[in-house]
Amino acid sequence: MTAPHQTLPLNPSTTQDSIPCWSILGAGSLGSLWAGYLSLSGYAVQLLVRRLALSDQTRSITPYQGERLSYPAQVSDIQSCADRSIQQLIVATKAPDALPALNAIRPKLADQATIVLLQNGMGAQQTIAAQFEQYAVLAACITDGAYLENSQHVIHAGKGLTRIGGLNQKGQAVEQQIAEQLQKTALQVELSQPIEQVLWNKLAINIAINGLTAVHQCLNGALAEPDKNQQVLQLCLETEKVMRALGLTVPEQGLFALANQVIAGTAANRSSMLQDTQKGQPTEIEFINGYLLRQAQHLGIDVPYNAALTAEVLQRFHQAR
Ligand SMILES: NC(=O)C1=CN([C@@H]2O[C@H](COP(=O)(O)OP(=O)(O)OC[C@H]3O[C@@H](n4cnc5c(N)ncnc54)[C@H](OP(=O)(O)O)[C@@H]3O)[C@@H](O)[C@H]2O)C=CC1
Ligand SMILES: CC(C)(CO)C(=O)C(=O)O
Repeated sequence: MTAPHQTLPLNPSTTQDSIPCWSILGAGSLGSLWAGYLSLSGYAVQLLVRRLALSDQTRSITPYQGERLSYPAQVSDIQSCADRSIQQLIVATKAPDALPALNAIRPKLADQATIVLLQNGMGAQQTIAAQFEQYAVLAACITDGAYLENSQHVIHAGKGLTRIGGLNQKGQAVEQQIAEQLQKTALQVELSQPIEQVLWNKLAINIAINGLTAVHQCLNGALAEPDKNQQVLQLCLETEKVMRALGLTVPEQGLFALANQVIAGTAANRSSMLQDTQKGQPTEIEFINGYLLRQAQHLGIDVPYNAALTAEVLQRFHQAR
């Protein structure tokens, strides 16, 4: 049953002048989730989309275990956004789209702009931090689950944690202030440094689970079956080798034990990569197993399981592109 539709007013204690504005690039699941929560907490929110639809201005969210709420958000196409007007930008595209989307919006960034990256995986964040070094660049590692019921309504399906930290010096200079803004929303947000280690810990889990669920077209829980679990083990051993060679800390219980905990805890999940393949969308494989592979090649470490898995996902699901 659909809960009654309510509208929450902007926080009356904030004035038009003092409301920080957030621009969100990409109005998919996570972009809409953050737009909803930021907007309901009194921030001015601008959602930036590629193609504007008439229905776009009406937006709603079902908060985690809550009731459906409407939220005010201005939806604009990128072209109509004024040059140098964006002060605080959240990039909520998939990993392969993040750099092209940011390049398209570059002229719209204010000189002192802050950029917060929400992508899964690794690689996009590092490239962007290097190519946008004059801006404050931060990365977030997110364990919430959200999906769009339709283009205007987002469901917060799984309550998680957002760890955030600056990727470059300018990002680190503002990370506290950005985390405090986000902590005023219903999202659970923690400042975490070094953020690279946090991103790697999540990457390691995605390396173990996502690609395999795509090639086997199975739920996360099926990876506990002995034949598939052997593949999880090999992927984890290769990841540990690369992490150690990079001077990163491998979680104390070992990646295989950790991956099996996540597999058990998310047994009924369709991983994000399985969902991408089922929707016929490009996957984030190049930013997950593919990223590990590139790091390993650089270090001269052999990672045959990750190499084979990356090749199989690319060959089976990216061929038509
Ligand atoms: N959803 C979730 O629960 C979670 C997602 N993540 C990660 O967050 C990231 C975003 O995921 P998610 O929200 O699910 O993805 P979605 O596919 O739902 O949303 C991505 C959005 O980006 C938009 N987009 C792509 N390129 C551009 C562009 N050039 N300009 C403007 N918009 C653009 C797409 O627009 P269009 O419709 O026009 O294609 C789409 O609406 C991924 O890296 C994902 O792994 C992490 C944790 C949880
Ligand atoms: C942890 C996991 C594998 C949960 O499904 C995930 O992050 C994803 O699907 O991308």
